[in-house]
Amino acid sequence: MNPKIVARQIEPDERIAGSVESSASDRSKSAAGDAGAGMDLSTVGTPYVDKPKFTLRNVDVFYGDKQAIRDVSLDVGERQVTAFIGPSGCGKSTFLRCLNRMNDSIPAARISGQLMLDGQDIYDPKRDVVELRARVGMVFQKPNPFPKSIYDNVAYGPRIHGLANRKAELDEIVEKSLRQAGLWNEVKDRLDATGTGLSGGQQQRLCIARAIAVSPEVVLMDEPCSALDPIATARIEELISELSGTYTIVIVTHSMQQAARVSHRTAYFHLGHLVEIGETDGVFTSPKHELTESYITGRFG
Ligand SMILES: Nc1ncnc2c1ncn2[C@@H]1O[C@H](COP(=O)(O)OP(=O)(O)OP(=O)(O)O)[C@@H](O)[C@H]1O
Repeated sequence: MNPKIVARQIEPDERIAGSVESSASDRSKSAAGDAGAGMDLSTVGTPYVDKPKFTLRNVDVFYGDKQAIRDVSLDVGERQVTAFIGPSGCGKSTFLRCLNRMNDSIPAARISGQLMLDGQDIYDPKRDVVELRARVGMVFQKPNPFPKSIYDNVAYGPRIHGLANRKAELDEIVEKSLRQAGLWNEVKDRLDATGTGLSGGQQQRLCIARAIAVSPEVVLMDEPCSALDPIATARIEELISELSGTYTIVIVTHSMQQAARVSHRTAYFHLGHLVEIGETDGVFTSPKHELTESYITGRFG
């Protein structure tokens, strides 16, 4: 994490800059493609770490005939925040979804390579996918609370996984999760109110509380702030930093400022290749690959 960047407050116009970035990304898709054409896209940097939570080797992902991820190898460090960045369509979300088998629900998706969580094969046919997703939770781009009460949103996972024997235990899990998600003080007097009635930022924190209520080891976040205003974004970023001591976090983001503020390591993807990975500070201050430099200096979306 870059302390200089972390210490900086979010500027009021940053969200606007972010949305310009997103809309510009569509216009510059071909520019990004052209940028990679004919270049060596093999990985530079430090893909492996001393204490990996995930060890991912030679991963390919296809949607039908189309290859979205090309021979990607990296480790995700335990209790670190790893950011995936890169131009639109480069495969960040596809790769993230491999980590808890969310791509299983896409019939055309085919994954090969070695994907291990704590040394065990994520894609072992004998693996219980429900148990995997309890260990590797996910927070999506758009806050998606269930149309239930705030309490029931958080209690849902612990109930189905049988984590509480008594109501008092469930109450405790709900309170602890809402506290960890920084939402308890705002909702403690209205736990019976519907989760969908909260503000966007509160809904996203509720989704984070729901994800952590089952005591996952990993939380995957796919652009968790893209639907939020700058203040709600700042709250989520603070939360990510707080949670990183307890959980392994992998975040896909279009905001390079966000990656720089919240992550320990950053992986830059381009046209399905992992082009560069390393300590966030190094990737942003002295990128090793020309494409990384072009991307972080805004030469394409
Ligand atoms: N369900 C799907 N079926 C077919 N192709 C898909 C599917 N999901 C993604 N793709 C394709 O795979 C490639 C990688 O997409 P992916 O969404 O992973 O990229 P991304 O880097 O997360 O993009 P963005 O930043 O725009 O969200 C793209 O070409 C996309 O069109």
